[in-house]
Amino acid sequence: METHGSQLLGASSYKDPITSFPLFHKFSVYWSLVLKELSISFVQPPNCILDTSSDPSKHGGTWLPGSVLNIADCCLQPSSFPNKQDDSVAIVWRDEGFDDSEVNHITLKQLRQQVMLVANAIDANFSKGDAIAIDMQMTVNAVIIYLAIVLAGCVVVSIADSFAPKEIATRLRVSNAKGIFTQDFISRGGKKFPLYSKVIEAAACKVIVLPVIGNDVGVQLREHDISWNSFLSSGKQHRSHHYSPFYQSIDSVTNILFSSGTTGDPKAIPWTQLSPIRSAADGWASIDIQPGDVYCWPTNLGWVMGPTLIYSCFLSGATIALYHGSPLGHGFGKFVQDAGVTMLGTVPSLVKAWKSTKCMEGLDWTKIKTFCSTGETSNVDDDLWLSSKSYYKPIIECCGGTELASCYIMGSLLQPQAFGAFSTPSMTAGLVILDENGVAYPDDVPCVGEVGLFPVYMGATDRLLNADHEEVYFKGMPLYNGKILRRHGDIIKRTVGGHLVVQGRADDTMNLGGIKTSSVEIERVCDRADECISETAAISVSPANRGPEQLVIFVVLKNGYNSDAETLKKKFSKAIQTNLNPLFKISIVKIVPMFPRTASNKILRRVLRDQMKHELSVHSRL
Ligand SMILES: Nc1ncnc2c1ncn2[C@@H]1O[C@H](COP(=O)(O)OP(=O)(O)OP(=O)(O)O)[C@@H](O)[C@H]1O
Repeated sequence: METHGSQLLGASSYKDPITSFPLFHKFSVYWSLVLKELSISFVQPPNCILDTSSDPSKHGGTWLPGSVLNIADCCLQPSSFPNKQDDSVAIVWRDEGFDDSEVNHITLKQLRQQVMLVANAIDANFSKGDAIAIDMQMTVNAVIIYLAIVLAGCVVVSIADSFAPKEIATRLRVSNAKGIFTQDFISRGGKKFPLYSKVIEAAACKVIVLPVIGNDVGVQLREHDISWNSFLSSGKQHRSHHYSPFYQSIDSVTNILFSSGTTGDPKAIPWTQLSPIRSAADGWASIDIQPGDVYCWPTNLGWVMGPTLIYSCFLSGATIALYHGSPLGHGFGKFVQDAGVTMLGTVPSLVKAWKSTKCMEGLDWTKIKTFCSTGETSNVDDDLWLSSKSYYKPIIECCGGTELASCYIMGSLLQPQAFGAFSTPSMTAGLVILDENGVAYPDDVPCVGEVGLFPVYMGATDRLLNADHEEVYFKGMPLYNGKILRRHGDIIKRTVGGHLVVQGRADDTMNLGGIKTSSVEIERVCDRADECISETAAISVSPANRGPEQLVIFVVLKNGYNSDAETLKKKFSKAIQTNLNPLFKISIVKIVPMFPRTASNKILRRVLRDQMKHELSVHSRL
């Protein structure tokens, strides 16, 4: 805004980046500026930024039509703006258990050479366009393999390393993967867990196996599987170490990701070359990722944050920080300190664990300029603790979707922030909050309802591999300004001050005594009702013999604390009555050791609901 604001918005309208933020948000030539801010180079430039007329079946429009590039190549080439040179540090990392050793690093040039070597080996073993899976920890080698697959014109199939064989098999089948990269073992929290043996239960295709530690694979391989070293040798046989990137049109698929499946079956989501540009642009605009930053976000390539982290760093010129191990202990925190992390991303369950185990005590995290949080609604007390670790630096809350390749709502460093809340739709994203009849509330009133996204959305999917895209995201949605809105399924609240708060999924909404409410709203109040509570999950069930929905609260107690359901029921009732609504009556409180969660750690309220329905129906038959 400082560079272009007065020219683009007019000298009389533009004031400064903070005052003019809302005006700039409405402004429409954003993308042509961002393409210059990120290190994106086309071998064939786009005919225009957005074409909304040639293909009316695409509600989201056709973006950057006619352009040709290789997005991995954009990550790997040096550039003067943003400033990333061959000797810039691309990745810093440390293996768990080596907490007192120097942090390792690799420069951009070394990274490019490694990626080219692997791309040559991919050419020797696969064909252009093949889908190739990665099921391993997010290590330096995983990042190299990811970029090499994309550089070589193949498609990455991202599978999180925590999945069971059945889940791996489904993902390989849906994507028709021709091979899979994995590790012999996973090392986490000082323990070794088998990974290759899980993968071969699921995969008939060729498996390329990396050793978790050292040079040699620690398991016996099947005949058609190969070790990482043998695989690399097939790349070394290539005459030169150089590799010519495979340039493709902007809408070519480079990655197949899967949503976490909190509300239904995981969806197989294709990422084109637009998706990385979108996700990197959000990080650049809202988190202010720049050359010189060291960005750490413990995650996996199987979650949208994995590829997002890669592209956010390499397209903005920042350094990725990777810890090869568990993010739950002191070792991770020491890495954050020693690597000089300037941006630390988290999910709420991680912060809760760090705070309750006190494992980060004694560390210096003060190089951190910005924290980020995503995945689930964060807890304001935990956020306060996190922020205090670096002189109360802001926490940028990010909420999006794998299929949007972005966050549709975010925090911004140019606006006042509040814990657990969002201050703006992300740049160029537009939304309305719908009332029960699907009518949009005006933009400036406090309200709660399901969000409807403006359909023209740079980087959002226009297809799914295992479901009908039109049906999932558009069917049954209302029109707004003559265009059908895009479904996202979240319930959001606009507060009096204009901040946005996510109140969970529309599927988790309950009707208590005729009043619609969300699980998250009730959990916020119950979480604070007593010291012994670690977390709560609220659901409602309709009794088998009909009648009003019954409110059930599941509780996980903090380690070392004791309580009973009756006492907690009284405390919750009082807290709900004073803070929320005296008409909400709790039917059942259940103390459980832990909650069912998706592999990415989101609470599966639908599973709790099914369990409770089952229990109640057994009771009613008795
Ligand atoms: N910061 C956040 N605060 C609150 N909720 C969040 C936040 N970040 C993500 N979420 C939730 O996660 C959802 C996106 O997750 P993801 O793309 O994995 O899909 P999913 O909803 O888990 O899976 P499925 O669509 O298969 O049910 C968001 O729509 C929102 O409900």
